[in-house]
Amino acid sequence: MEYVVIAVVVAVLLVAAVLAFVVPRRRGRIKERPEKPRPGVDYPPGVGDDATPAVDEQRRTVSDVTLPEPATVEPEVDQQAVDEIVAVPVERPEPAAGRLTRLRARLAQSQSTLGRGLLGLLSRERLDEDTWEEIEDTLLTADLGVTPTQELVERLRTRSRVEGLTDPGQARAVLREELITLVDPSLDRSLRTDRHVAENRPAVVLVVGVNGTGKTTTVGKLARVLVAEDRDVLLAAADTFRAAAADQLTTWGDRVGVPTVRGPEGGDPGSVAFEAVKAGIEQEVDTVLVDTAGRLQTKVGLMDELGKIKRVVEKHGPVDEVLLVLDATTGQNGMMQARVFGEVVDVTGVVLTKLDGTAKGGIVVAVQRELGVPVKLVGLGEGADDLAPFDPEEFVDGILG
Ligand SMILES: Nc1nc2c(ncn2[C@@H]2O[C@H](COP(=O)(O)OP(=O)(O)OP(=O)(O)O)[C@@H](O)[C@H]2O)c(=O)[nH]1
Repeated sequence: MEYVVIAVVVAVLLVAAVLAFVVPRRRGRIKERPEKPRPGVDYPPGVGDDATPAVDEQRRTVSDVTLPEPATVEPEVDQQAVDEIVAVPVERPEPAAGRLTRLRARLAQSQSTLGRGLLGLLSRERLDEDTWEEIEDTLLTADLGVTPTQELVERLRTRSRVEGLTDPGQARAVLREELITLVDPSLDRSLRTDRHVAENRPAVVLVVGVNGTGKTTTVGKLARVLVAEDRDVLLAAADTFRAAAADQLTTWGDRVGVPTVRGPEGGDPGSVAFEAVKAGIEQEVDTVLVDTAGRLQTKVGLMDELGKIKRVVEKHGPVDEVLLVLDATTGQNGMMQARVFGEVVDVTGVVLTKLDGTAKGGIVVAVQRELGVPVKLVGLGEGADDLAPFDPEEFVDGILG
């Protein structure tokens, strides 16, 4: 019996040893078997191939993916910038009345050669031919123009013969009177900017001129004059040649809370002007001010375009004012500009800018004669409120100091 038990144990041990040797080898053989080629990895996938990764491919579980740490730092807010956006401070411009009185010192400064020169000559003890010639030269140098100069000298000669001008006070009074007559106080210098109530449409002002005369600045300053009179104004940036011009105009408008209608750079300026007036009608504003691109009066194509802008705008109704902006420092060239612009767009008023930078105040008379239209506004500086309604008496007083 003992031998039987020993034999069974030996047999069991033998079977266990055989199993321990054979099974791992079989497992090893399974592992070594070459992997099935995978579409998209081992060869380009074809019809019927499974697009998903092989089932036995190792995958990342959700718990393996590292997620970003939740933000603990609050984004920084520039409170000052936010406040500025929320409440853009709207300026309260200076009223237009009496502006020329404030700006008279500028006129006196720039025109002193003319005023003092004339007074000095007229108060001489003897007004001989040489003196009259000097007076004539002084007036011509101030760009008064040949005919107005001859007229003025003739009248002064007559009055000197009749009244005698030896007293400086009297000479000043006579010169003042004659200059005012020459500048012509009878001309209607009012700006037609009132809304057409019966027709339910705004007044339209078109601002034209050659490059750099101060059109955009004038539109901006004029908007301020109107805002100071509690008018609702809308600006049209019909200068589509330069994006900077539209930006400049928008900035002027923003400062006094006036909106600006603008179009794409290089777009049709006529359609910008048309859309602006349309918006002005819809928004029931009082006045639409249209800024146009600077153009040389010699460029026929550009002058035709200006005529077209006016015609397009007039589909809404007649344009109330066409203001020609002239740079007073350009002298006689300004006269050429006045002539050609007048032919193309029927100028109704002149804005003479940069009078603070020239002694050639005589251009006021010359341009009025040339165009047959009055100077309505004068620019006397780069400041936002340095545009004044033109007043002949104030102007002459400024010249005479
Ligand atoms: N001193 C002085 N400078 C002025 C006056 N009016 C305008 N300017 C200056 O003239 C320059 C030209 O003015 P803008 O308004 O840009 O001229 P613009 O006619 O619109 O110019 P373009 O669009 O290029 O044709 C600017 O530097 C203005 O500040 C003025 O009355 N006096």
